[in-house]
Amino acid sequence: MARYAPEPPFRHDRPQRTGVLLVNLGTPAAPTPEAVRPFLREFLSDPRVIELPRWLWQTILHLFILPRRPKANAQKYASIWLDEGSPLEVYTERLTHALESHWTERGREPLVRWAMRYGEPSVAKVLARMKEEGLRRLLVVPLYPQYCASTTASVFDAVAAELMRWRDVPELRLVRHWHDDPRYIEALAQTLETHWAQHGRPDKLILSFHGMPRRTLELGDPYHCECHKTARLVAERLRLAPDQWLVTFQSRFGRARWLEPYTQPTLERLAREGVARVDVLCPGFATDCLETLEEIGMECRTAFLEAGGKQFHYVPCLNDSPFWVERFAALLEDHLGQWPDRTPATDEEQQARLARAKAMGAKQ
Ligand SMILES: C=CC1=C(C)c2cc3[nH]c(cc4nc(cc5[nH]c(cc1n2)c(C)c5CCC(=O)O)C(CCC(=O)O)=C4C)c(C)c3C=C
Ligand SMILES: [Fe+2]
Ligand SMILES: [Fe+2]
Repeated sequence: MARYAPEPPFRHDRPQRTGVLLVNLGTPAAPTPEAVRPFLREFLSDPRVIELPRWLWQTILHLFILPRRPKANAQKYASIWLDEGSPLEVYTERLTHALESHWTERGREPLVRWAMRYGEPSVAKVLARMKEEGLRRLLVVPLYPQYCASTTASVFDAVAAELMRWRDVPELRLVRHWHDDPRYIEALAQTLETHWAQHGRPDKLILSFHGMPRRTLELGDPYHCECHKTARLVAERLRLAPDQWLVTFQSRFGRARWLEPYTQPTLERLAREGVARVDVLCPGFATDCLETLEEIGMECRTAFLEAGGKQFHYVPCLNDSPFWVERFAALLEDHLGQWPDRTPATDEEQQARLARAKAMGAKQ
């Protein structure tokens, strides 16, 4: 089997570009069981996501999960679907364009593209397109503020799997996380302060992060610690007293023990204890999606109110808010460092060598 993909060779006669690739989790193409099933199959077959022996998990997945979950899930997706598509995709695209415009207005010209780890547009396809555009230096930006093997490292896997097929690989850098970057903390604080200026303050602020199996913490994944650090820094910045805020973990999947406390049971307990108003922010999600809009904004809201709570405010993710885009661009510029956005075609000597090779009829 040929090691390299049957693609045109790298175009040394073109300007060479720096690329910024934003990668989000992925989402179904439509809110239907037919579209949700292949998305879930791909997502839940990633060994970074489910750490069970392959034969065992594939049996469970095909016998118990794929026959039922897509149908129930499609209804949930339908309840949050936007005219332009799935919120996760719509906000990821808007964030990408906002960054691109931000840089264009300042005379910079990196290629700014987005891809999905699961589903479309895939990392492989977007990278192949960027290669055609002259990609020479690549900044990979998994859209997860906190590092987690299931998310961040899985994006790394997808990028590496594609680059393994290239003869001529680009310079490469991965943005590992930004959980404690002052610009991210400030943007989160600002989103809360803006909400509170309009609606007053809650009795309790809940900072809800996506859950993970508890075992991954015991195995050394830094995710849990990074979530807590983000939350502590936000609380410090807002001068919140210890009893005014709480970290919880949402979106539990399966029967194993996950990171605790769980978001929904905590909200129900607070309501029973007489907490009248909660505000929930999900700092671990770069963009709004099913897990924030439906699970928090709808399911958790209902659970809190039914348990006796009086007011539930869901505070949206940073998405493409201008005050975040500006700070995120600066954060990414730190990672781009001295890389130029565009450099002239490869030097004459290299071009002469390629011309000689061609003249000798060498296959590239
Ligand atoms: C074992 C399963 C899962 C792990 C581990 C997991 C980690 C994890 N996920 C996100 C971010 C998102 N997850 C989303 C949806 C989603 N997540 C799981 C399962 C695990 N996630 C499932 C099965 C689903 C699909 C919906 C459902 O069936 O409940 C999404 C939203 C996608 C969308 O289309 O809107 C995001 C985003 C993180 C950050 C994370 C680990 C830190
Ligand atoms: Fe998830
Ligand atoms: Fe969920």
